[in-house]
Amino acid sequence: MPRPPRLSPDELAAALHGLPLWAGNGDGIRRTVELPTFRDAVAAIVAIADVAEEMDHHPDVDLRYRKLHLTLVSHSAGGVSELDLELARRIDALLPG
Ligand SMILES: C[C@H](O)[C@H](O)[C@H]1CNC2=NC(N)=NC(=O)C2=N1
Repeated sequence: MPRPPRLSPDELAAALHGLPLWAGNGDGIRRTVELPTFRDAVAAIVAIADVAEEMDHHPDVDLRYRKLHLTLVSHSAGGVSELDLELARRIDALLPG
């Protein structure tokens, strides 16, 4: 299946209104979340991995103790695409608000 193209700056700004926990620009969209324990944070990464594998679209993940930093970018599109927005929505459904 063809992968969607990168969003224009205006499209991205509009989309971020619907994703208030995410911020970003053409380089990627980012969310940080703090989990109760280190193990909870690792479990969150595993749950995100299941979604990423199902979508064949993978986040950049940086875990610092209980703080999980996620960056979504479509490497093949050279920017943020509809796939990143979909992955962000699915990650939000998994994580505490
Ligand atoms: C072959 C495979 O579909 C590609 O390598 C996929 C895998 N996951 C990916 N994830 C992300 N975030 N960007 C990509 O360009 C990408 N490419």
